[in-house]
Amino acid sequence: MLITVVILQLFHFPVFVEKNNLPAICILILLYGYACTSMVHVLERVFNEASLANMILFCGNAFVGLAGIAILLILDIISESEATDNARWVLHKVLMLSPHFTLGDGLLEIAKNTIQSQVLIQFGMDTYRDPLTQNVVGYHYIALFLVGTALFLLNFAIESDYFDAITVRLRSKPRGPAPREAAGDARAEERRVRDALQPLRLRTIGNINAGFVDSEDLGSLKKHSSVSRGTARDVCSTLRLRREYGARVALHDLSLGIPAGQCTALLGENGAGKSTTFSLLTGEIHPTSGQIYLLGQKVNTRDLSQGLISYCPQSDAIDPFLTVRETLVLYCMLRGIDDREHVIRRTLESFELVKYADVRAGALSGGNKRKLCTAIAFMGRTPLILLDEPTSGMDPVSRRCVSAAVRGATRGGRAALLSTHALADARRLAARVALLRAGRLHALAGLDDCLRRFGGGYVVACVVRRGGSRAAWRGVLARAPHAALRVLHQAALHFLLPLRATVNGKEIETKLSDVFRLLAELQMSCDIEDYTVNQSSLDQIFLSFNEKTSIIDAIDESTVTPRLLRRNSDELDSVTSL
Ligand SMILES: Nc1ncnc2c1ncn2[C@@H]1O[C@H](COP(=O)(O)OP(=O)(O)OP(=O)(O)O)[C@@H](O)[C@H]1O
Repeated sequence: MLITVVILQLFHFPVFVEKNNLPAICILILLYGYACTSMVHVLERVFNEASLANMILFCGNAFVGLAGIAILLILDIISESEATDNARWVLHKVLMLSPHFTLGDGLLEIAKNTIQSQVLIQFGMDTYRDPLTQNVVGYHYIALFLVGTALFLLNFAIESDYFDAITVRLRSKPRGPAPREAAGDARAEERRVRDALQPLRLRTIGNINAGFVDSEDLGSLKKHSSVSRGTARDVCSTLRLRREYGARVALHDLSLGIPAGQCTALLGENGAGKSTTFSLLTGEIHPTSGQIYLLGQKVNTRDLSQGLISYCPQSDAIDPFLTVRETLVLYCMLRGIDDREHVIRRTLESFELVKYADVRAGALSGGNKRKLCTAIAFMGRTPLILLDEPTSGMDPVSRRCVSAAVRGATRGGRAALLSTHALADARRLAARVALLRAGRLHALAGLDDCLRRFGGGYVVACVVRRGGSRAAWRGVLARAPHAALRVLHQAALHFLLPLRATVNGKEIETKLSDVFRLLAELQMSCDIEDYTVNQSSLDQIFLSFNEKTSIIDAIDESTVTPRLLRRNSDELDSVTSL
């Protein structure tokens, strides 16, 4: 609006700055903004996609507005009978449902009124009607206000899930059977989640607002969490949760349970759908289809924000103008924590933030901001803690604080969902690892299982006499065709021997003794000077999992490029043995 006023003044559109026209136009634009905002929010709720909603609003409305004005002008010109006049009147009122049309038509009315008066004043007639006090754009104001209010109420009703059934049907598209990739873990987890969906009697964990201090009696909670890991009840679960952004599917029918007393790690490359999962679980965005269950009850997006979930988002959600202590006080107030002093002191100590207590959050280093954000998620005793890459940018000491907090929370029976690229964190904390790829759950298993199934095996690093590495690799392939090349340099050969592999349709298992036998044979026939054998780590699994094709398939001696070698060498640098 301000911009419009400045433009009108700058370019001095005489018609619009005449007398009371400017304030009248400002009111018109204000009401237009109100109607458009309400409309775009409704479209966003219905189509579940902000950019599509904006496109429909602006393109659709602009088309209706321009076409409407053009049709009315034509009807004006050809107007001969009363019937045409009536049709024009009705059409005019119907078109007023479009804010763009109403704005354009209102501006035309104001311009017409002013130009007419400027012409007639030459003949001594003052026909100027004040648009603020006389009915020049009165109908336009009313139309914009009514459309805006109706859409605002509709938006409110959709937000309150009064139209849940209808909007879910509008959003969902017919889909074929579950993809082949969904077999195995994903299907098994879906079955487990369905079976486990009997309401938990536990509604809250003690007093969820009491903070995480030790004084709280966690007896009842521990009873729930003391069940063995495999059978722990899910605090939260998703059933075929799906989120689409236009044609792009960010999350494909995710069925995942987050059991009490455990940390579940969500791993995946960039864009795999981790943050989307968090946004869905916190009610920040609506699912395209699928359900979320919290403590055994089916919940909607509104229920998700009722205080049962703590969330550390990927980007720091803190007010830069508040000090660390003030930030914690604010969150204590929001959570309704009574014993504030005690909880804040414990939080500052646990996350080693005592010396920054009176520093403005905006002046903290990146890692300390992250710590503050994570600390907030551990205040209160919510049954579910969601941590989206909490340790990114943290030093090892700070990572330890976060690990301790997660362990403390899960020991107390709370459930944690942790998304991380720091695989060491996942290895330290997670009982189960969910591997996401391109929005699909590809694997869900304990660490040992992942080791066994995804690239788990033995990493062999050989020092070869200069120039002998290719011959050594040929020797490895002749004896172990299932070996996967990692590094091939003049004097270095690194390869992975998977624990299990299928060679010529035969399932083979590699034992440590087989590895040493192979290396002994290689030492006899090739120029291997020295070697080390490590069991592959979670990092290795992650890399193997993300590889589109096995390197062994893609590589032949002549196609080994320096880039590929460098890449594999870098990958190996991150491998730490278990
Ligand atoms: N608002 C949006 N509009 C369109 N596409 C989106 C939007 N938000 C996410 N996406 C898409 O959804 C997919 C999953 O994104 P998401 O942010 O969940 O990935 P991620 O696993 O959290 O990645 P990272 O590790 O980089 O944080 C990506 O392909 C992304 O481009």
